Amino acid sequence: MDRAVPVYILSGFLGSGKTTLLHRLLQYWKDNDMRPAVVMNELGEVNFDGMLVDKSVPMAELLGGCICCTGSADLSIELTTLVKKESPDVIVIEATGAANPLDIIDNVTETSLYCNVELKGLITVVDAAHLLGLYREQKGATYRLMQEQIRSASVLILNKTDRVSSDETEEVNGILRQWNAFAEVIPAIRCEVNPDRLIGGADQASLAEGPAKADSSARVSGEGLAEEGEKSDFDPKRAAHDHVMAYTHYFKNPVNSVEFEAFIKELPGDVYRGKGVLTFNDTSGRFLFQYAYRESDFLKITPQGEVRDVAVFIGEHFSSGDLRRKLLKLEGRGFNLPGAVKKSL
Ligand SMILES: Nc1nc2c(ncn2[C@@H]2O[C@H](COP(=O)(O)OP(=O)(O)OP(=O)(O)O)[C@@H](O)[C@H]2O)c(=O)[nH]1
Repeated sequence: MDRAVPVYILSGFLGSGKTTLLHRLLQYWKDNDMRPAVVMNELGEVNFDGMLVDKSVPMAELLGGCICCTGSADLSIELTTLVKKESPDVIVIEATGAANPLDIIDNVTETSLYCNVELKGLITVVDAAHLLGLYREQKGATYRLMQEQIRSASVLILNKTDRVSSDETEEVNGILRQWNAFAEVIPAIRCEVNPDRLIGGADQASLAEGPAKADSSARVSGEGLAEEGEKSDFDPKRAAHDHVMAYTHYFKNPVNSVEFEAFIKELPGDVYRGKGVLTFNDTSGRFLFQYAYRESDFLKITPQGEVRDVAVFIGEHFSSGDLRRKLLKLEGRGFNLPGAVKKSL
């Protein structure tokens, strides 16, 4: 029998740096003459992250919801098809930021019963500043989901350390150790880590044992698993999805770049992630924009094939109507056209 195709899951909350890491890993495998394949799962209807992946990399897309919501069948079908059609040397699954990785572990291990794949590691990327903020508040569904993502990991990347002080990096490191004593913690900026160390670490760690043991210690120490007065029988599936929503806006007209940047600056705190492809009426070319926790990036791109101007905003309980009105105004359009709102992803 052929060697099983190793599978790695990339987990981490929205905007923590999973796609940044994906690009590094793909480059590393290609430099080593390996053929990687990707399963990309997005909450929105559009795979912006996939647009930047080299077309030679086989990619399966699961859009418009979490793998755990759409059911195990979809992921199993995509994995099986990739293995049969593309014969990859390795497969990476990039989960959505709202996904509970335990469900994906279940799906992959189930698939390995009838398809020649083997789950090798679960790499969770953590936004240092975001986790620290939530840890200090010790509440909220996002906080509990992050805990679950951290506990399930076989390797942890403590990313965005440029956004915290060295003392704070130490503090977050301690939190990660407390929640998951088994995974190696690798501090990083823009996920700049030695992939050998990363994949080696992921291979060595035990996916079955690590999370379960760390889990029990965190539960005993009561590290914010339940807010005061809240039921303590934590249901990760509910916590993962019930509070997250996405609004997709399809643009008909180009917008002014300065006005759009002002709009981004004024986004409510409940919108923690934005991505899109835009045409501006005051600059040439098209741009991929990224927004995560008050930081935004604009990258000039030439999309392959037909790609509409579209933006997705992801967050908790924000007013999609308000965003729509503002964006329509930027476009110089009326207010009566509905966008696509998806609740409870
Ligand atoms: N300041 C800072 N920004 C970073 C770092 N790593 C990634 N970013 C930026 O953070 C934004 C989100 O990064 P992604 O890699 O797309 O995050 P993601 O986890 O794939 O996001 P989702 O797919 O939406 O969950 C991008 O604008 C990145 O350029 C870092 O270490 N420091």
